[in-house]
Amino acid sequence: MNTYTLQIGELTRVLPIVPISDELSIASFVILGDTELVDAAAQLVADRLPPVDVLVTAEAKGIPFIYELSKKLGMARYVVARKSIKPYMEEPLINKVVSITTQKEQVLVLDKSDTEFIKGKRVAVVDDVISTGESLRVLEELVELAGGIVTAKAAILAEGDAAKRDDIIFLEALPLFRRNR
Ligand SMILES: O=P(O)(O)OC[C@H]1O[C@H](OP(=O)(O)OP(=O)(O)O)[C@H](O)[C@@H]1O
Ligand SMILES: Nc1ncnc2[nH]cnc12
Repeated sequence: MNTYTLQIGELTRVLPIVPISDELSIASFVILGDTELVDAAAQLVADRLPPVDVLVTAEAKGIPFIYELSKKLGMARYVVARKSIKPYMEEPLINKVVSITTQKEQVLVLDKSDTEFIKGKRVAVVDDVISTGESLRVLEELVELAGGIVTAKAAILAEGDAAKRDDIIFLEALPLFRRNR
């Protein structure tokens, strides 16, 4: 299997390169379960973030990262936009997104208690990877709809053209791989 070797701080990870379409492969970066990497990356991102009041991410792979980041920053609470509307949600705030890996429309949803928590606050929108930037854009829109002020955008990795962006904080660039057919 083709692999891509990634270095984050002192840690090295060998990522499998997997096809996601006829034209494109990605180096699969799945932080779920990798406590050591999440811990190290959260500290490095925490060191670079400007002062904010609230952290917001999207489920699923953003969750371990935001949890650890909130602990590093001494924040007692964080906000997760869900990818489906749950029956226990009150007045859900909904936006739609297509990410590079999912390739079909998904919803991102904030519960009322989260929108109330965000209102009027400085928000950092965070994720594990920013690729097309669609997930980030839709999260930003949700935060703004909730009355929050997006003050920072941060991820562990910026993939493909996202690494050229100067409006996001990230630790490392991750290439995309064109498939030879
Ligand atoms: O910049 P984009 O092209 O939007 O891609 C980045 C998004 O894709 C991944 O999530 P994914 O859709 O794989 O969902 P998951 O975290 O639920 O696995 C990743 O966690 C980001 O949220
Ligand atoms: N390289 C990658 N690995 C896993 N999920 C991703 N989402 C966007 N890019 C990704």
